[in-house]
Amino acid sequence: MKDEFSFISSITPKQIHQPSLNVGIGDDAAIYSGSTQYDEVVCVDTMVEGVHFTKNTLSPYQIGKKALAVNLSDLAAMGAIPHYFLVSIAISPQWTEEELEAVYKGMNDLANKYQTDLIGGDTVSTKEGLVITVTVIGRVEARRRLLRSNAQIGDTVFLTGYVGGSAAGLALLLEYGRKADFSKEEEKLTLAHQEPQPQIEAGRILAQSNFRLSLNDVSDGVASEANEIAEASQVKLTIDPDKLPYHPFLNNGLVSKKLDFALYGGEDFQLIGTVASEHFEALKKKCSESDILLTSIGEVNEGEGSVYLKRADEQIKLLKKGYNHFSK
Ligand SMILES: Nc1ncnc2c1ncn2[C@@H]1O[C@H](COP(=O)(O)OP(=O)(O)O)[C@@H](O)[C@H]1O
Ligand SMILES: Cc1ncc(C[n+]2csc(CCOP(=O)(O)OP(=O)(O)O)c2C)c(N)n1
Ligand SMILES: [Mg+2]
Ligand SMILES: [Mg+2]
Ligand SMILES: [Mg+2]
Repeated sequence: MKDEFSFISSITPKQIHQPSLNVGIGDDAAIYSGSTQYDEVVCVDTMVEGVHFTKNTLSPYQIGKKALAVNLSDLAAMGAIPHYFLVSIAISPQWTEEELEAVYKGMNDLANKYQTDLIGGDTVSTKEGLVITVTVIGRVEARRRLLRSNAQIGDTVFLTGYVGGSAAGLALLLEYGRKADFSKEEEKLTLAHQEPQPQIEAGRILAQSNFRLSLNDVSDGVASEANEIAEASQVKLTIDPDKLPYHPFLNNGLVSKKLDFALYGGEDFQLIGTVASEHFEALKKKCSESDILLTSIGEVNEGEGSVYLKRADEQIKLLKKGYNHFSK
């Protein structure tokens, strides 16, 4: 990296999508206009080299794309439409300008898909590794809240899409590296890990349904996210393992691990939530009209913030285990 200022000018977008932006990159802070019909939604997530990725698991392009995707996923879990994002990047000498260009290309490609504008950030140096922090800003119809605390007794627990694929892909990448000669099926799994698709469209369908919904995105694994809903709503979630929508390429040697991958692997970035049982079929139909799979995986019962896995003749308590930064 030659110079911080020429780097910033090289990543400044040439074109802006959002008309509500007044001041973008170039001043002390960005300015955009809000709207009374919407609530503003904002969140931030960080990706750290060695923790969230290595040069062997993600390409520079995929690092950028995923850093934005995981944040869009949190907006999706609130039913929000993304508008803006800011990027803080700490760069070590091991990273070339060419690689950093690819990181921004990955972010920009996903940003363009959702008409989301880069409006600011920060660039610093670090001694080792790459750290990317993305903040996203979006909006959702005023007072439309898809909170983790909205689950009620009698609800159906649902998931969008497939789960378990990302953890299986990560296992392959950690063992063989991203340049290995993977089969077509293995490639689907590695891509599930490397290029997760934020469920913005599903979040929007859910937000516009007008049903009471609880919602969370699957970053740390189904067990952990289900526990977050159960705790926030002070209810018991019962999950049927036979109903989990496993990634279709979890075959062969991976079959025996698929339950573990889905429950504790994480990074599928699908949405898990609950809705009154009588509304589930209508929601599923609405989703299927947009080619989004919605699967019922269990039910909400009376209880105090816990999750159980349903077996033939017993229920097993699902601990909030999964990815946890400070317990290994
Ligand atoms: N260091 C921090 N300072 C303030 N708030 C934080 C911090 N870390 C996490 N949070 C907040 O705690 C909540 C849960 O965070 P997290 O588990 O990272 O959510 P998610 O899995 O959806 O990304 C969020 O509201 C987040 O903004
Ligand atoms: C090299 C490597 N090792 C391990 C993992 C697994 N991993 C790292 S972070 C994480 C969970 C998601 O990250 P977190 O920062 O907890 O996201 P949040 O819940 O805040 O959205 C997982 C499964 C990985 N992605 N890459
Ligand atoms: Mg987070
Ligand atoms: Mg989240
Ligand atoms: Mg997150």
